Amino acid sequence: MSEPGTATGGGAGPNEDLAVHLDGITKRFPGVVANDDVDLRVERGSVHALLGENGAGKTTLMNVLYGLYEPTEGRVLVDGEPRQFDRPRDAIDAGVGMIHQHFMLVDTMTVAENIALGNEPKKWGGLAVDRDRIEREIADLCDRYGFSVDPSATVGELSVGAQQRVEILKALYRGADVLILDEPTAVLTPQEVEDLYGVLEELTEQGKTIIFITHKLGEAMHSADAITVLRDGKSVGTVAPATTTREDLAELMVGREVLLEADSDPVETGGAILSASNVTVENDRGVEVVSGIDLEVRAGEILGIAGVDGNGQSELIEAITGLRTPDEGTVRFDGDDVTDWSRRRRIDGGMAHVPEDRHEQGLVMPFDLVENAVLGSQRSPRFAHGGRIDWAGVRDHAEDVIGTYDVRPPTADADAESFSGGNQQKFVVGRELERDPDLVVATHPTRGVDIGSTEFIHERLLDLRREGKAVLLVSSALDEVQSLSDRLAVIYEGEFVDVTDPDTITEEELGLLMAGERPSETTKSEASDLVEGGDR
Ligand SMILES: Nc1ncnc2c1ncn2[C@@H]1O[C@H](COP(=O)(O)OP(=O)(O)OP(=O)(O)O)[C@@H](O)[C@H]1O
Repeated sequence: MSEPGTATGGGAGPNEDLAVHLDGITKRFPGVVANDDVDLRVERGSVHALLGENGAGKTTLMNVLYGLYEPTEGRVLVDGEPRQFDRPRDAIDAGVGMIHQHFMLVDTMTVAENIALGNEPKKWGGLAVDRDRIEREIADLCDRYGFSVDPSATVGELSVGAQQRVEILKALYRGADVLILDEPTAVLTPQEVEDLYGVLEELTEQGKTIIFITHKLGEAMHSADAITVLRDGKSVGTVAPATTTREDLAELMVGREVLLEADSDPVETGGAILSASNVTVENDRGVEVVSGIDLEVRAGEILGIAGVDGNGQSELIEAITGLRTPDEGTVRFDGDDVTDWSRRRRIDGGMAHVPEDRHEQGLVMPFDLVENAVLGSQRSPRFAHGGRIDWAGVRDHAEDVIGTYDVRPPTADADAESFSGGNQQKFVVGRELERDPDLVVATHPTRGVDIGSTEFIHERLLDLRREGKAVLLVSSALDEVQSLSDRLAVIYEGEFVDVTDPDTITEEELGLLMAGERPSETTKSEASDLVEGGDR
């Protein structure tokens, strides 16, 4: 690998051009060195990406800068001045704002109310003049940075991308000059990602400094002026995108060469393992969100579902995995009509499910990984003997998953909540894929997972397919569904607008289908052959 160019200056003394300088930061937790003598220099008016594998220490380092953690050693300098931040309020007062991955907005309140929340001394509604002033100030901010956000709109009715802009506005309203964004694209659609890049450009043009956490190489290469790579808590280099390649960056991040494309060889398919016909689901408010979907997944194939979040894929998967009963239609699994079967019965029957939300459906956060390893299998003969759980067996299983899926730190005794997001995800994926299932239903299996582990999870999914298992894969990561799937269904407003061959469709065409564009008649007739699982 060629030696990457250095993007930001070296030198030991204070540097006025640096908006942020983290100088020799070490942060220790009991038994873990999360940051080990990290030096980070961020130039004013730049976009600086912090890239690293799961558990590399990115979030911890930013939490130090934002006053959530006190460093064990080292100094935080903002605008060349050493600072001590005992709480986020101190960081905000010094002009540092943070936009978390899980937005901290109240859905039922307006944009202006959310922005004012916690920042205005008067109770909202107490003084009409405050409301006017605040809305005016927010509108001014929107004008200045070219944001199209209506201050009087209710937050819950906004798209995810717009909600993220509200979070950015909130930080700007509080006077942030440095904005830290934690994996800002994880929840965005491809179009929203493009919009975000535009926002970042506008902000830096106006002198703001951006630090964003990511483990996506493409994203760092595309939008950052400088990229600092963390590995095992240490900074292993700062590079400029122009002087490096994706491959070099991947190697710097992971410490070994990484395959950037999953290779899916043709596999002979067998009979249908899962079939759904005319599945129709109404959501909790009685609105039809899945409208008569038919699908079939055969042994030895991966059927991908691509779509912008919120187009019915979550409810479809819930109907398939037993988290909800469809209002119409049938689901058949391994020859049985399972439409009315409980989730547990489906799991016992050989269905594995990597859920969309690891917090809500995948893990019990205050439980350790041994307890989490048995979730869903408490009554299976593998772990339950004579009505009692074989805890020694469960522990072995937890340790196997931890080892195989490289969960870090490799301990089964820590509570799920003490692991980084990506490591939690690896554990859930490992637990589900190692159930020896006939069918894997995997929703965003690599969300929040770094490149090395993503490669491993992709390989495991392809192994399962080679072993003749069926895989239903839902993902908003287009490269993932495209490279892994044998057939690709595009969902829009509760219907499949197309079922296509992922090898022949371009990413642009896929983007258009996901936005609701219907395929041309010829493509459609070719596609209908594929709905029934025709050979490729
Ligand atoms: N509050 C905590 N208590 C104990 N250990 C922690 C705590 N917070 C983080 N760690 C540990 O510190 C290390 C770094 O975690 P951190 O969340 O900073 O990683 P990350 O690079 O942001 O990972 P990811 O991409 O998965 O979010 C991990 O080993 C994690 O388990």
